[in-house]
Amino acid sequence: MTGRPMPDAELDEALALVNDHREGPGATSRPAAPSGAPAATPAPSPAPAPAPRSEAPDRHGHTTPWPTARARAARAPRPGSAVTPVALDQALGLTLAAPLGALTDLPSFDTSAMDGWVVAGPGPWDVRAEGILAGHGRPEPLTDGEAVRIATGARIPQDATGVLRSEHGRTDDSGRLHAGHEVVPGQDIRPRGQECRSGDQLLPRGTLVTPAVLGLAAAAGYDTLPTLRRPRAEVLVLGDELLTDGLPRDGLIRDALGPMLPPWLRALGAEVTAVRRLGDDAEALHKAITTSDADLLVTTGGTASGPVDHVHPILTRIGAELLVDGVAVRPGHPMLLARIRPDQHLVGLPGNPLAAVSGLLTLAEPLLRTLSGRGNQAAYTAPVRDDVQGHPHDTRLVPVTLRSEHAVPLHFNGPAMLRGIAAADGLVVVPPGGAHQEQELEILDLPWALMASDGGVCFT
Ligand SMILES: Nc1nc2c(c(=O)[nH]1)N[C@H]1C(S)=C(S)[C@@H](COP(=O)(O)OP(=O)(O)OC[C@H]3O[C@@H](n4cnc5c(N)ncnc54)[C@H](O)[C@@H]3O)O[C@H]1N2
Ligand code: MOO
Repeated sequence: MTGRPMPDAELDEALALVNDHREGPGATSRPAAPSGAPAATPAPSPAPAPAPRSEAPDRHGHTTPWPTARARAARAPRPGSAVTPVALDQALGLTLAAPLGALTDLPSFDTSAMDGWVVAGPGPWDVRAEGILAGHGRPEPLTDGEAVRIATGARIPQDATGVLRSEHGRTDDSGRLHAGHEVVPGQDIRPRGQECRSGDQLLPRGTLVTPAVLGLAAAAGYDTLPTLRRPRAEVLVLGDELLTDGLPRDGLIRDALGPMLPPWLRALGAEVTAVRRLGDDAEALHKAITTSDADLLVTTGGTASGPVDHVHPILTRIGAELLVDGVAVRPGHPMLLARIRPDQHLVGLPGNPLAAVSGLLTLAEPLLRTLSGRGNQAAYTAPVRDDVQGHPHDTRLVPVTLRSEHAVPLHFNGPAMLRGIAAADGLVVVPPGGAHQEQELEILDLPWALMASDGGVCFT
């Protein structure tokens, strides 16, 4: 989560704080307006809220608890092992396949930390005519009583005592240098190897390559980095009712998941090799699954038990092993995880768009994390600003914004809605039964802040 502050006026217009949402269980138990802000935008006038689906028996009667499902997804695949050396400018967002060892001492020579004079012995000093600049060869050694002009980053000559900063020294009429401050041995010298010695481990295997890692690797002498191949993901969008452009019409709706999932999967570390729109054609789905070489297949829709919900029957037909078949989480409880082959998995996302997000973060995120060779991300929490209504038995994932150190649930968090998540900083994990004001709850991050506008550079 980014924690970026949100101006009150914008919040009022763009975000509707949950106290009155209209689909599924409510998120807060009492009206809440941001302090000092205009009252929260009311949710659109509702049809009576449907009874929570909680009471409905699960289709299979064995949903997996949310934390168990995530843990199982993380354990499902073997961590990636294919190592590829990748040029530094191509390595952002990949994972280190081997520890990053220093190829040199850093700094690789004794270096001046300041502009001034490098001096030997006690002052005053005779100043050499020619100074020492950064990027030049080895300077002549100094003798006691000698000083030489030096630039930050330049090599320290042998037998130097320390560096006198320009603002602490003055030369007299005869050109001798006097110190306004004592120069103690080693003063303002960065000794060779101060940061690391050649061979020291700088970062462990499994580290995400961030801009800072690229900088460190370059400083330590790397032109390429040993990285793990990105896991390949393929998206199969199911549903005859989906349009790819224009306005919804004649009972058809726009496909919201085709545009949303590929960049999100990339943000989770995957290479998206294909997005296929298959309608509600069981044979097309069968063919797409059985001919794919992706590490992860992600289907959307067709997870429930309607007449054209083909995902379960096809998984049965191809002998896939269902590792998770329904999760005790709202929205998204029909999500599933199957092992097609030892090295190929399928995450079935429910068709309702926010339910699909829930499945993505519950199953695909931990699975891709393992495939990418990255370890568990430390969970973090934030206090909720208001009471949050829970589901009686299931975990709830609710879009939130971060405001004044608090997680504030957003309106429009129904399973079919994207309006809340599109304005959110993260999702708060509400335990069964709900949470009270100020209770610390786990936050699931959204990777937006770390994505380039072209969607190509993601490294969360
Ligand atoms: N008898 C039952 N019916 C349903 C149950 C249930 O337990 N018993 N669960 C409901 C829940 S919860 C969900 S979530 C959905 C899951 O349905 P499917 O995964 O089979 O998805 P579809 O039926 O294909 O679609 C559901 C809904 O989402 C819309 N959709 C689908 N794909 C997209 C897309 N790419 N972009 C935008 N919207 C999409 C679709 O039009 C439907 O409105 O099942 C409930 N039913
Ligand atoms: O709870 Mo579903 O999973 O409507 O979205």
